[in-house]
Amino acid sequence: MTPAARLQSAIELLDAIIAAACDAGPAADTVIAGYFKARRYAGSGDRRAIRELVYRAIRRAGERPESGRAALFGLAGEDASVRPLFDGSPHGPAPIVPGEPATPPSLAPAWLAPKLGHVNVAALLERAPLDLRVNTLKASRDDVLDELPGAMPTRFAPHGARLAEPLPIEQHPLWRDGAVEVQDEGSQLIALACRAAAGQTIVDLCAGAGGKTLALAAAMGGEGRLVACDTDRARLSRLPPRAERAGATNIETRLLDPGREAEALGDLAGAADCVLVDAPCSGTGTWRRNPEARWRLTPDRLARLTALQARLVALAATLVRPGGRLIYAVCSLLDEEGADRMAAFLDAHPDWRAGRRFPGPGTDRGAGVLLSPGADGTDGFFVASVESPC
Ligand SMILES: C[S@@+](CC[C@H](N)C(=O)[O-])C[C@H]1O[C@@H](n2cnc3c(N)ncnc32)[C@H](O)[C@@H]1O
Repeated sequence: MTPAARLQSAIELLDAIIAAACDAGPAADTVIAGYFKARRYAGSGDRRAIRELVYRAIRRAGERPESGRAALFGLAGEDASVRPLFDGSPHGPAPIVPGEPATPPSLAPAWLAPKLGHVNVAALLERAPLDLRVNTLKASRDDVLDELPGAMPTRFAPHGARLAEPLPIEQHPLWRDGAVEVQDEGSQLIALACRAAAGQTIVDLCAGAGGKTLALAAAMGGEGRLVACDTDRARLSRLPPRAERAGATNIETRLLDPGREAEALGDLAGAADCVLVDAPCSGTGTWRRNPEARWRLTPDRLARLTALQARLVALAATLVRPGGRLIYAVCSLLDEEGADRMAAFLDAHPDWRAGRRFPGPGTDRGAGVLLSPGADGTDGFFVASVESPC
């Protein structure tokens, strides 16, 4: 493909990504994968170059661009090599006409920016590293570091390895044998905040496909009861094969009915040593992996998420045994979803108290801790531990 044809492809892809963001459609990575599947003629160099253009245009646009063309014309204002590619050649984009709109550079949507004043937002838009969690049921971190040249121990998480270069890890024997999982260091730290131990009863209320459940199972050494719940059948169904690969035998999955979660959890009322609520959230802490997520969030959606978070944390509290712990986490850096949520919980539950902070990284925020790419080199999270009265 000519450089101009690559630019035209990037414009088309951005149009599709913008439309997906408006209609709650698939993430940018999924849109890009589908686009190339239908265009086998694009070689690996073409794909890399197009992807690079697309992500550069996404990262520099805090507000949703009006079109892919406006997004790339905006990028052309900062990169002199892009502008000449609007050349009207057979597969290239039409020449720029005077007065054509260009998306201005910004880090975050105007309505969200003031809510992120306490965060280094630019760091949220840098490239994310690839972190692995070593599954201690199957291997030690030293074994894994020996087999992955250039991998380094993560700074804070004791079972983490950070890769020097991206790697198709799912083709590696270490992954196929269940010795490693892909998991950001921040997620590993949240699972560690649960202080899971053999013999405990732990509920992972929003388990998804089980990223943190598997870390909890490893910390429990396969002994005790670990109940993984979610309302999303497709996500939860990905957990059993992952658990099998990891050699985790003490996980029970429970599909919940939205709005009727408590009915499926009656037998666990007051029974859990620890309940993890890794709540659905805006994902502002993971913009470096999904920068187009900035275009999806609206004030209405944020309000719906905080209401759901409040409901889930109140439900989780009913499952904790006297003297047990509730760990609340969101991959968001917004106080509405983090510190404010926990403050509201503690107001409504005056006999509960803030629990132990995990040692090491993070910045104290209300009753919890913020992890962030700028300060800690992890994805962004808020995490708090609260303890029920004895
Ligand atoms: C942040 S994700 C969880 C990620 C997962 N813990 C991990 O480590 O990979 C939040 C999850 O909450 C689930 N969820 C949404 N509404 C829920 C509800 N009412 N009850 C339980 N889970 C819910 C979503 O389906 C989603 O999988």
